[in-house]
Amino acid sequence: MPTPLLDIRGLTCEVAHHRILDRLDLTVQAGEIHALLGANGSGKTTLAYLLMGCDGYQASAGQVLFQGADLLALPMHERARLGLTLAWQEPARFEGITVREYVSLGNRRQDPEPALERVGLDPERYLTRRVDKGLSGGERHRIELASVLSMKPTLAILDEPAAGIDMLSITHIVDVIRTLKETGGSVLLITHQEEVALTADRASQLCAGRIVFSGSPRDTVDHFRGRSCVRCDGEVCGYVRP
Ligand SMILES: Nc1ncnc2c1ncn2[C@@H]1O[C@H](COP(=O)(O)OP(=O)(O)OP(=O)(O)O)[C@@H](O)[C@H]1O
Repeated sequence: MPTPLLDIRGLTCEVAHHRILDRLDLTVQAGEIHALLGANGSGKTTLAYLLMGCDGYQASAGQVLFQGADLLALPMHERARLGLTLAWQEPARFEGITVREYVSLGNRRQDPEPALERVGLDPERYLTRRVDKGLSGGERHRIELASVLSMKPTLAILDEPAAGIDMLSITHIVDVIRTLKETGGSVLLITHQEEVALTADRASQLCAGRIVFSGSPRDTVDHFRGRSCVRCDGEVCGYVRP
C-alpha cells in the first residue's frame, strides 16, 4: 500500500464535554474519492471541522498525517496552504461580495467561468450577482463548490455537496467530484445520498465517532442499511433509517 495522503489514527475529540470522535482511524489515498457515511450526529462534520482546524474543535488524542505532515500542529491557514479545503454545508462566508470574487478567492489566477459552468450555473447570469440571500440555497451551494474547484485542492472535504440540489442537477455535483479527482486531487465526501456515495472509489461508515466499516461504496451502503454495525448493533446507526 502506498503512503496515504491522509492518515488519521486514534483521533478523539470532545466538544462541550461530549466525546464526539472516539479513537477514529481513517485513511484517504492520493487520487481517491472516499465517501463517509453515518447517521445524523455520528460525527462527520465534527471530523471535517477538526481536520480544517476550526475554532472550538481540538483533538484530545490521536494523530493526523497529511502528506506526512503533522496536521494537528498546524494553524488553519497552513493547512489551507497544503491544499486542504472544505466546502461548507451552509456556505455563508463573505456575504455581499460578487460571485466572481467569491469563486476566485482561493485562486486569483484562475478564470472563474469554467468552474461556474461545471456546477451548471451560467457565468453571464451569475458572475456579477452578490453572494447574499438573493441566491437560492442550491445556487449558493453550487457557488461554494465552484470556489472549491477553482482552488484545485490536494484534498477537498465536501460536506453534503448535494444537499438542496434538485434531482436533475445532481449530475453536475457528481461531475465536480470527478473533476476534482481528474485534476489530481482527492476528496473526502460526506454524504447521505446513496447515488452520490456510489460514485466514490472507497467508503467508510462512521458510528458514534468511530469507523465501523470500510470497503467498496456498495458494500458500505449495504452495511449501513443492514444495521449490522459492530459498534451499536444498528441501534445508533439505524435510528434515522426508514
Ligand atoms: N459545538 C457543539 N456543541 C455541542 N454539541 C456539539 C457541537 N458540535 C457538535 N456537537 C454534537 O456532536 C455530535 C456530532 O455532530 P456532527 O455535526 O459532527 O454530526 P454529523 O455526523 O455531521 O451529523 P449530520 O448527519 O446530522 O450532519 C452531535 O450530537 C452534535 O450535537
